[in-house]
Amino acid sequence: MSIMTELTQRDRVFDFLTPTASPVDVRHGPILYLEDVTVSFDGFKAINNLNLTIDDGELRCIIGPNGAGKTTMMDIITGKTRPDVGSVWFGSRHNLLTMNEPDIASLGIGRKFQKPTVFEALTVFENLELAMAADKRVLPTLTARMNGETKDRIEEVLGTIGLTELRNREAGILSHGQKQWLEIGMLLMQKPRLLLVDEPVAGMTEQEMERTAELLTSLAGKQSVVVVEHDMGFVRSIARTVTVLHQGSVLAEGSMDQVSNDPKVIEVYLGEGA
Ligand SMILES: Nc1ncnc2c1ncn2[C@@H]1O[C@H](COP(=O)(O)OP(=O)(O)OP(=O)(O)O)[C@@H](O)[C@H]1O
Repeated sequence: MSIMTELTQRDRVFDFLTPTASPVDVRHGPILYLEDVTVSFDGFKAINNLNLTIDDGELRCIIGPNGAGKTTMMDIITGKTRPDVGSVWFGSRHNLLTMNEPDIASLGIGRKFQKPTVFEALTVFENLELAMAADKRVLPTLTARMNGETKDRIEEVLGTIGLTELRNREAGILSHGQKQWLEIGMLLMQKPRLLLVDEPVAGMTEQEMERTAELLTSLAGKQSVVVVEHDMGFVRSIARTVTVLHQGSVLAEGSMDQVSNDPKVIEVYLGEGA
């Protein structure tokens, strides 16, 4: 085999770049599995015997009043917070409670925080390029072929997030909504299996909210998406299955109509004046 042929067989030549973790196995069950998870802060149970499963490719909305444990739940999945007891599995192979934050991220769990953190002085394109370079599994500039792959991926993501026309503009001039989409795009560059998205539409205009709904629903299927959101109109527009958290546990789960007609849910929301 010629050196050139070998060089273009990335998997063979760059074995050291191949993720060390085995692939996520969802053949026999969900992509994310939390069982009997509890975490206390100074004796207060922020998460209390939580059970939650997310299927591969699912779009799940998580709602719940302030302090219900939504952020803490995301922190547990990403390895930022360790539960006192319980199990957290990614597919059937990866016990997330034995892994640190970077390893969990490199398994393909991406998290979008509420505030956008794009690099304002760089262009939209450069932000996406940087997100690719940040992926330790890919060493950029190795071959022209890899650069081509990166470019193709950036083009694809630009299309997905609707920013193709703004590719050469500095991220700093983007609207709030466009920055949020760019940051979602930066996560997509690394082809995540599961995206955790925290309050994506806070501060957005109606039109931006509609486009965000289209974006998130278009992502589902290709990856699993978990959206934590307070805006009920938005949740209704994207919801398939909705999980209601309350006092660190699942209070109700089902379609938006099912949960919003559930007397327990009505009581919790009316109880806080919502
Ligand atoms: N590090 C911590 N130390 C002490 N208490 C904490 C800590 N993190 C969270 N809590 C408490 O745990 C509870 C759950 O908080 P969490 O932020 O997960 O709720 P949430 O559902 O995300 O709320 P919100 O909708 O307001 O963001 C709250 O009562 C909070 O004060």
